[in-house]
Amino acid sequence: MESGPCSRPAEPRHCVSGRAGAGLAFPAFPLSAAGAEPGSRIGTVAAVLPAGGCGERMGVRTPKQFCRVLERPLISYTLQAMERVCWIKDIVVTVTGENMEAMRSIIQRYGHKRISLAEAGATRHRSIFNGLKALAEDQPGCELTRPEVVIIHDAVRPFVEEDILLRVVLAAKEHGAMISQIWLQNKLSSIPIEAAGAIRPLVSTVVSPSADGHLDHSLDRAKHRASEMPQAFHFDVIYEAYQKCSDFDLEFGTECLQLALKYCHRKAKLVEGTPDLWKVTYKQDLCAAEAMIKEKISQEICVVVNTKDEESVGHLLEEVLRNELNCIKVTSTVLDRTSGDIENFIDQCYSFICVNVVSSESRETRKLLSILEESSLPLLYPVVVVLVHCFDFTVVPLAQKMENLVWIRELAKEAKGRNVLLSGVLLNHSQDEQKLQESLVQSAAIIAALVKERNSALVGQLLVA
Ligand SMILES: Nc1ccn([C@@H]2O[C@H](COP(=O)(O)OP(=O)(O)OP(=O)(O)O)[C@@H](O)[C@H]2O)c(=O)n1
Ligand SMILES: O=C(CO)[C@H](O)[C@H](O)COP(=O)(O)O
Repeated sequence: MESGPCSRPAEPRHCVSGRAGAGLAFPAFPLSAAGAEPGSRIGTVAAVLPAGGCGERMGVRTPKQFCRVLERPLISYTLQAMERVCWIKDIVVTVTGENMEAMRSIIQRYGHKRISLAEAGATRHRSIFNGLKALAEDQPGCELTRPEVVIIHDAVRPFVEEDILLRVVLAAKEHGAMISQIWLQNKLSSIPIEAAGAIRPLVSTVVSPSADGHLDHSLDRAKHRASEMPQAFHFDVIYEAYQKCSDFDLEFGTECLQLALKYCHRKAKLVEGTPDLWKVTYKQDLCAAEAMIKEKISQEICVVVNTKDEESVGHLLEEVLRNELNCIKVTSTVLDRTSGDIENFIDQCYSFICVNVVSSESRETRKLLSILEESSLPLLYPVVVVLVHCFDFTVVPLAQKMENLVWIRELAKEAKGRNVLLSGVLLNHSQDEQKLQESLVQSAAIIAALVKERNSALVGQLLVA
């Protein structure tokens, strides 16, 4: 077992719930959503992420957790989602020996924090067991703390949110605490709950085939649920269950909650999960994951204008963008030669529209590009930058303007290497009110497509609105 090296934070400013890695438990936040008493505290929480599979059902050579989604390995998204949750102290990822080096370089490149690596096993259960052993403090040289609660989450479920993690942890913890108290008083003869897992309604009906391939019986869909991840357990309970379980369980079992029930008599609380908890399994799931990530990072665009003039075409474009793209949040800033300081508002926005109103120089855009280069945004997701040039098509011929702007290709090529997708839009700043309006609306449509698609084939292109 080893600690992952870290050189820079993946998302230093975006810790969801407080001090990163504090390890102390509980945040003063959505406890009410989870139905817990305010101020409730639990001990340390750790997570085990099995990532030692070969992804047979995906049918590609690369194990699916290392497949690239928007140029970044899938597992990096899951790690990002877990490490954003500040009250998870340690994250143990189990990886096969042959992928250990690749995993280490992913941790290094994307600056993942609080990650330790353990050797995966031949089956998912064996991998999880190895992760738990790494946390149990009974391994020589182990530097991890034995947690009170452990979350188990598949490395190939990248969209896990803090809310569901909190709900399963609290369900395992709160029910465990409450019921074992009653248990101690000998007032309860039922099974204590110290485990919880996310569930979803079944999409298809489950049928049981007979040996000759005919329908034997079907299950009542309304009475059954799909078991998803994350799941949470009192560490001692699940560790004991894994220590007691049979080789058959380790080889063929698929349900950790079942192990807690069978070997430790802990009945899991089932918690309704969100639809995005599904497990990336088949090739098309990678496309679905990519579409979901694109949608997530296209919720906001920032319009950067190089004039303070409120009447300028830049501000008109901003207005049209607001009206036409009403599902996208539009923020704006002014970037001029003296006070062009945009570091302050670069935060979680991955799309920038740079409107060149006063000249066709690229000074401001170059400044924006260098600020982006220094930030961690393009490391995590491709950032779209659209350079809008405003001029009257009847005064300057299009061909001439395009020739003048040929430098955008070189600039875009450089930026592409840093995961910034730069393209240009030519806006007809016509004196004719109607023509101007048409070009503004067309520009908004092109910008929306560039932002939503993040299509690298359009990098360096000049598009005419
Ligand atoms: N020996 C194994 C097998 C699976 N897993 C992990 O368990 C999670 C869920 O398993 P699954 O979706 O079945 O992954 P694979 O076994 O890789 O896929 P397949 O069954 O298609 O081969 C994945 O993160 C996978 O990497 C693991 O850690 N060790
Ligand atoms: O379904 C599950 C819920 O318990 C597990 O997440 C797990 O993914 C099942 O593993 P496998 O696909 O390898 O059988």
